[in-house]
Amino acid sequence: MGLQMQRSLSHVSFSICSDLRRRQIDLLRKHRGGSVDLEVNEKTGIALMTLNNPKKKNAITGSMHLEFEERIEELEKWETGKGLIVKGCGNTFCSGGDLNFVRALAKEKDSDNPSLMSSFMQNATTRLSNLPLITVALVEGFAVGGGAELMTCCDFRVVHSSARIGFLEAQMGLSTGWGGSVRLVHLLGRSKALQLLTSARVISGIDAQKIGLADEIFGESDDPLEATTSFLTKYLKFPSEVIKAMKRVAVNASKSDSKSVEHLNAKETDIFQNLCGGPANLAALNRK
Ligand SMILES: CCCC(=O)SCCNC(=O)CCNC(=O)[C@H](O)C(C)(C)COP(=O)(O)OP(=O)(O)OC[C@H]1O[C@@H](n2cnc3c(N)ncnc32)[C@H](O)[C@@H]1OP(=O)(O)O
Repeated sequence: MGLQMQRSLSHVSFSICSDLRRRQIDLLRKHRGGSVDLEVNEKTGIALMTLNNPKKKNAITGSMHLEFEERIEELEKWETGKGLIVKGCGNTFCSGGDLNFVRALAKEKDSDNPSLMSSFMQNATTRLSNLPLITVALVEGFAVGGGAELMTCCDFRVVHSSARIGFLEAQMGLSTGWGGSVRLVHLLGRSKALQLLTSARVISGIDAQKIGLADEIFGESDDPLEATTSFLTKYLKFPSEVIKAMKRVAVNASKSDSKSVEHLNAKETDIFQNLCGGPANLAALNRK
């Protein structure tokens, strides 16, 4: 292909990308509420990301999608960092996508808004998975729907024994849309992943540990943040450049599957788009 032709093709693909990005941002910023907060501790090298929408059990609104990506961008640039804890505000992790937002997506029948939302969040969660930091989800209370998907994008999960974890998407007439199925199959294997995804069963922290979804359990008498920090600190004792290098090697190794994560995510988005606003989804939304 001539150089001139290559230049004009790359210009076309850049315009398509920037058009997609503009449409994603326009969609997400219309649905406001909550925040995603980041505290960085230079002394310990540990950052704390908090999903903050406690009145809705930390459901993720449109504007929180955008803030989630902004915080990840900050973390990608954090040269001296070593670790990240992702948690929810007020002793509960996250109840998934804000149902008011999901309802709005489902109602615009012929639009590609579900796909815009899903591909945005897949990209952001993949970037979180690939951060050159050791990442831990601190899970207490509820981690359901997209909340359960979010806990899978961390390297480890430290979970309260009585936490309630459930991939409720099927119950909502949906499939996963934030990369959760791909990551769950990698974590647990196809059979165990399918058991959770197709039953929408809600399991405790103890049961999550039995199937390999939780790496460490804490109980009523433990301070959740202290328990999680003490778990994470075991993996942060070497200099940050060494930890970042190890994480990069692990990320590259997990990309060496026959199909790239990007390709698998695109398939997941297509499936999500087909279900969102369909009969099963509308029936679930009408049930409250
Ligand atoms: C690709 C992403 C796909 C998705 O994530 S679809 C969304 C999947 N998530 C869900 O279906 C979870 C819906 N929520 C629930 O099942 C329950 O609220 C949950 C989390 C088990 C907690 O139960 P409870 O402790 O009994 O609390 P509750 O139901 O009274 O909730 C307290 C207030 O929070 C609200 N809330 C909870 N989850 C929400 C959500 N995802 N979106 C919007 N609002 C949500 C709930 O409506 C209630 O509000 P209010 O106090 O009645 O005004």
